[in-house]
This record gives sequence, C-alpha cells and structure tokens, in this order.
Amino acid sequence: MTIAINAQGLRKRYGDVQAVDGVDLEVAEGEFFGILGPNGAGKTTTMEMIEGLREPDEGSAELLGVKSWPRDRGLLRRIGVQLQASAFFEKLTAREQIHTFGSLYGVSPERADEMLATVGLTDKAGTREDKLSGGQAQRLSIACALVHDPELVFLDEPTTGLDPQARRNLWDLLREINDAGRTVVLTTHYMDEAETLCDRVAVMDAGKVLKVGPPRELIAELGVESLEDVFLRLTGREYRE
Ligand SMILES: Nc1ncnc2c1ncn2[C@@H]1O[C@H](COP(=O)(O)OP(=O)(O)OP(=O)(O)O)[C@@H](O)[C@H]1O
Repeated sequence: MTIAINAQGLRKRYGDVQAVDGVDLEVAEGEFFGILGPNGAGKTTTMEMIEGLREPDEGSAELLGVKSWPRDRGLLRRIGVQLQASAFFEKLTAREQIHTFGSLYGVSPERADEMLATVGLTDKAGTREDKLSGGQAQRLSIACALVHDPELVFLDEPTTGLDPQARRNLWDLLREINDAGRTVVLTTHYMDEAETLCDRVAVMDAGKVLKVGPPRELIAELGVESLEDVFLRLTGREYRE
C-alpha cells in the first residue's frame, strides 16, 4: 500500500478549546476517506493541519511523502483543496473564477473550460458567482480545486446545504474523481454520505479519533445497524446534526 497521507500526533488548541487532541491518520493512495463527526468535533482543524494550511501545535503530516508544514510549493501543486464558496474572487463569473484559479497553476483556459463542463456548469459560465445556486457554487468550488489535476483532493463538507438531488449529483462527481485514481478526503457530518462514498472513515469527537475503518466493518464489529448507531455506541450519546 502506498501512503498518501501519514499524520501523527496532531494537536491544536484555541484558547481554552483543545480542538484537536492527538490525531493519527493514515490514508492510502486511491482511497476515498471520510472524517466524520458532529459540529465542533475538530474535523476542519484536523484537515487544515494535514493540508498544511494551519500549523499544528504538535505532530506533523506527510502528504505523498512530503511534510505539509512548513508549506512546500511543490506539494501545493499536487494537492487540491476545496475552498468554501465565500472564498471566490468577488464579482467574477464562473468561467473567470476557474480561469483565474487555473492560471495560478499554469493551467490552460481550455483545460479550465473542460473542468467547468465536468461539473456541469458550462451553461452557467457567464454567471457571476454570487448569482449561482448553493449547489452550483459548491460544484464550482470543487472544479477550482481540481483544475490542476491534483493527486490528492480535500473537501470540507462539500454537500452541506444542498438539496437531495444536488447532493446525489455531487456524490456521482466525487466517485468519478476517485475512480480516476485520485485520493479523496472529505469531512462530513452526514452519516449516509460517509456510508455511501467512503472506503474508510475516521469517527471523530471532541478532538479525538474514536475509531477508523470501513463503514460496514465498523457496523458489523459493533453489531449495530448503521453508522449513526456506531457513533451512539462509541460516544454513549445520540449523534447531533
Ligand atoms: N480559529 C479558531 N479560533 C478559535 N476556536 C476555533 C477556531 N477554529 C475552530 N475552533 C474551535 O475548535 C473546535 C473544533 O472546530 P472545527 O471547526 O475543527 O470542528 P468541525 O468538526 O470541523 O466542526 P464543523 O462541523 O462545525 O465545521 C470547535 O470548538 C471550534 O469552536
């Protein structure tokens, strides 16, 4: 197994809050991996430290064999990080957004247009980002993260706020990306999403990883019906949305 991500002993504190409290994670190349947990579990902070966007208080992460902190320019070209919709450049159209992201990586306008087509936004190319629907903006942000054809893709709650159809369309897109050989890591607080998409999940709560494994194995191991039940069994309380 070739390791895409090897994170050891990650910790991060904000004032009184121990947001991440000693997280180890290994993700294999080509895996679809989910970081699962309720609001405030520490998923985003963990992912940001792994990506090299936030300095850990302790611990470190290697991506594709390279330490992600301090930032490594060569590595940044090999990873794609989905930015939240609010991180778009202001007042640009969908096409201008993706061309701008593409140009940062030396990607041709043709390739950027292809990516817009891949996420089904060709007919919205001339629409300003603030006029896109929630689902369209999510798809654009994913296209921007993928425009330079990264080997490793990080997505932070990519389907939050989408209607059921838009979620399913996005799931199809994420599967295609993974089928094309990319390693995909996403955070989610939707158990069904994790169960449907992920080869393995890490269940997080209160800054710690409680359990890692394939969803079906975790369910079988604990003798329960669903990932929701896994969470209940591990934490002793209901999963809260
Ligand atoms: N920049 C920050 N400053 C202070 N506290 C923070 C900061 N970022 C996160 N926290 C706190 O750290 C904890 C973990 O937050 P984090 O965003 O990593 O969790 P999460 O699992 O991604 O939650 P969500 O699902 O709500 O995004 C929370 O208690 C949060 O309030």
